[in-house]
Amino acid sequence: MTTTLRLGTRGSTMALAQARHVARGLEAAHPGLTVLLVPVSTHGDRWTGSLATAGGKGAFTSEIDALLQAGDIDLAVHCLKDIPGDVALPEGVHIAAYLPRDDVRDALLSRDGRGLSELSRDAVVGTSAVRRQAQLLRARPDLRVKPIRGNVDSRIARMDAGDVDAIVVAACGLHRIGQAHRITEVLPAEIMAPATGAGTVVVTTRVHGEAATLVTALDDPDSRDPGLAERALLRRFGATCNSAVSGHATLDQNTLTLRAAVYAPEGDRTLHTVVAGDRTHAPALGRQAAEELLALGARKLLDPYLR
Ligand SMILES: NCc1[nH]cc(CCC(=O)O)c1CC(=O)O
Repeated sequence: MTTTLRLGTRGSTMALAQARHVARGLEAAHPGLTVLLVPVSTHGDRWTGSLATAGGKGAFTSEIDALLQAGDIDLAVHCLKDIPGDVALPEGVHIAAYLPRDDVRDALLSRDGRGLSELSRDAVVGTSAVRRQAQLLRARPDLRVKPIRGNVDSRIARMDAGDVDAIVVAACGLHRIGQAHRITEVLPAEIMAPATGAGTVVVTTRVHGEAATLVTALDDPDSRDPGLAERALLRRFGATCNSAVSGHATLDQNTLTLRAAVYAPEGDRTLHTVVAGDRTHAPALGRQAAEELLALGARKLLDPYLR
């Protein structure tokens, strides 16, 4: 085989690490294949304002998937977590592979090495994710949460510079960029339930064509089925980047269990549900969990105008 595929990637340390990992995996699976990394700068990367005004979470992924649709690149690598539940992939583009799932948990990094329960009263924790804010305040109502944006490297730099006392970021993201040694405490999912799609890297391609076929070599059904359940949950809510929703599906042989919750931003109200069923019904289980949360009043917590 003497095929060359163009992989479009953002320039952040994490995006590049994920892109290289996928390129190496594909080249190992298909001898003779060359994967070229094509740097792409997105509107979301250049925007320094709030994520909500930049077009939400999808600002990073949808521009790259548009290049895929136009034929400018052949594949793209995303964090499943960054693909919003309310925006479908562009026509003719699909997720061709779900990579084996990494650690789904969030990690606390603190300046003085204290864990969540030991942080001093009124300590300032940097995060822009309402899901993280709500759960931090639920565990420690005395803490103050300060919005912090930018890639993970720059958030660590801002903590080191004293802007905040601690930050909460994805544990797997720190591993991918070689910063796992900075972790003070990996937060248990019972304290900080993960985002839908956390820890899962996916590869998008055009639906038809050589790239779609070659990329299936990287697909892991044990990652795909939980991913499908979690995405269906988020999509039913029409959730946006600023939604305080967690969803985490696990497999025990063919049984898929999905734990999901919706939080009030101040951490003073939480709605939970757990659903389980056969893994072949993953999307239906995601929708069922969403329906149960909506029946409990989730819409009121999710919509700032109803709260
Ligand atoms: N929104 C940025 C983002 N998107 C995915 C991850 C982590 C990696 C993953 O879960 O696959 C991160 C960083 C973070 O949340 O700390």
